[in-house]
Amino acid sequence: MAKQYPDDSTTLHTDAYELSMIQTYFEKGIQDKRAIFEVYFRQMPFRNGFAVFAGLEHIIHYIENCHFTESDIAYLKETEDFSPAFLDYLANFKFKGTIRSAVEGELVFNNEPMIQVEGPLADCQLIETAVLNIVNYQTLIATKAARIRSVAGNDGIMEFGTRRAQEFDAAIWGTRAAYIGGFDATSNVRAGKLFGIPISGTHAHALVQTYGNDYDAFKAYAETHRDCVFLVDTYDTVKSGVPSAIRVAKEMGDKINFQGVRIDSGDMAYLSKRVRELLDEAGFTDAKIYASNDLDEKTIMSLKMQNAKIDVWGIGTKLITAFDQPALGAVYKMVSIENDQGEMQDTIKLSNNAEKVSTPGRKQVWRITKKADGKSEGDYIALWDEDPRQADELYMFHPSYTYINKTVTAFDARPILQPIFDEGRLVYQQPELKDIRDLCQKNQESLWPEYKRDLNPQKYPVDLSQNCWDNKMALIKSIHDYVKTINFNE
Ligand SMILES: Nc1ncnc2c1ncn2[C@@H]1O[C@H](COP(=O)(O)OP(=O)(O)OP(=O)(O)O)[C@@H](O)[C@H]1O
Ligand SMILES: O=P(O)(O)OC[C@H]1O[C@H](OP(=O)(O)OP(=O)(O)O)[C@H](O)[C@@H]1O
Ligand SMILES: O=C(O)c1cccnc1
Repeated sequence: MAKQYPDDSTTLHTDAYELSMIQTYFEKGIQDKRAIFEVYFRQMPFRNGFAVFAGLEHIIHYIENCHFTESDIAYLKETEDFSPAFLDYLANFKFKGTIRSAVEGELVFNNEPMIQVEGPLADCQLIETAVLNIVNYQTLIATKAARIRSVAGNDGIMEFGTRRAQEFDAAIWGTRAAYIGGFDATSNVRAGKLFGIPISGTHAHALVQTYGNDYDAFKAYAETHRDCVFLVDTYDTVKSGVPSAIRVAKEMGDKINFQGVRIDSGDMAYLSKRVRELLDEAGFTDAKIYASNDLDEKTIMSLKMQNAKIDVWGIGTKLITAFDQPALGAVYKMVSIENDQGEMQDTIKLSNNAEKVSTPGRKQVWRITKKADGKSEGDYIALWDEDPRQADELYMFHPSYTYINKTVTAFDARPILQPIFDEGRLVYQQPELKDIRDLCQKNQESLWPEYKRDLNPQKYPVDLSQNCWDNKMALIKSIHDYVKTINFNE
């Protein structure tokens, strides 16, 4: 049996190749060369018009604990892949990088940096895997949640996904991301404890099965709780479930707060209308109808079009597993590296696939809004030393189809990447989770409705500054020129 180690660190939550590369940097004495990496994704998730950035809280936890424990080093030694000197270096390692990032709840778009990591090459390389792991998942779920919020309008939406999530961490961080994206509550009690997300829930079919009939089950529940939502579809929603709920609510009167009933199967348009009639006829016009069962933004939209009388939606599987797009595909690319003369030199990754060509140089993303109405004109990716706030007008052009362009005047420019760590020191104070959620809603107000519709939204402009574009083209040309000179047969 393999030797057992305590699970006392997340620093080895990285791909082996990161450590292999760092060993090379270390043995060659270049581990402290300055480097800059940026994180971005290439395609909008769910074909949505915007994505909601989430994951920073977990990244902060991870970075603050980014050092190797004795058991990490003992394990690495056992693999026999690493030299003793390198293991000594790792034993004394502490993350010293500078991280700038979009804040949680910020709207982000494809092909723009949402995180920038600058610092010693080894430090930047080590954290690639964990940073991507965190951000890829949480940004995906926050975006899915925002889509669901947009179709649900002001209805209540509750996160029910823990049982279907890809294991513990996904349930916990996923429900936090869902809350950021606009969910009201979670059924996961631990997430309530850890993050202060409101917890909420009804009861399962097992309660009714335990008593063998709806009435006895609801009565028992009502005698042991104040707030009551009865699940009415265990046997027959219209003939037994709802009449039993009404009878219990009448018998208990003010002793309970009869909040409503939940439907979890069947034709929810038809059933919700019938249930509404029954509740209203009995005088329970304030009682709400909850629905669950494989819901997502598409079924919710369809049910709304059918005038389903549903007030609160419980959503699990399709949210927490990002059912229709299980990966965001964010990448971590080097954009600048110190050369042998000690100067920073921008670097690029070329590809035959135009989409995979990286944009070199340390950059800032500026959100450009019109002063008059606060609405977004697009994002403007500029080199770090450029400041569009100094300009009176801004020439914005599509980075591939450059004939699509516009000149923007009377604008505000807001930098998206904010300082989080400065040379290993945390300099950012996370807002309250509730405020992050509010910020996410507020950010969406700056987008025109065309970018927010669920189906086939307009593509939001993400443009490069002239300098950034020129820098990219010059680097592409210099690499092409270099490749032409290569001749291994000489
Ligand atoms: N009127 C409706 N319009 C569109 N979709 C609906 C409507 N009513 C229910 N649905 C959805 O159709 C799907 C029905 O799935 P399924 O057939 O598995 O449910 P069920 O048989 O009623 O319940 P279960 O199998 O969970 O007991 C669910 O995703 C549900 O949310
Ligand atoms: O459908 P989701 O969006 O994933 O929401 C969570 C589901 O979890 C519960 O079902 P349960 O595990 O009892 O199984 P069920 O499908 O038989 O109702 C609940 O009744 C929901 O249907
Ligand atoms: O509280 C509920 O109704 C609930 C919780 C988790 C999953 N399904 C339903």
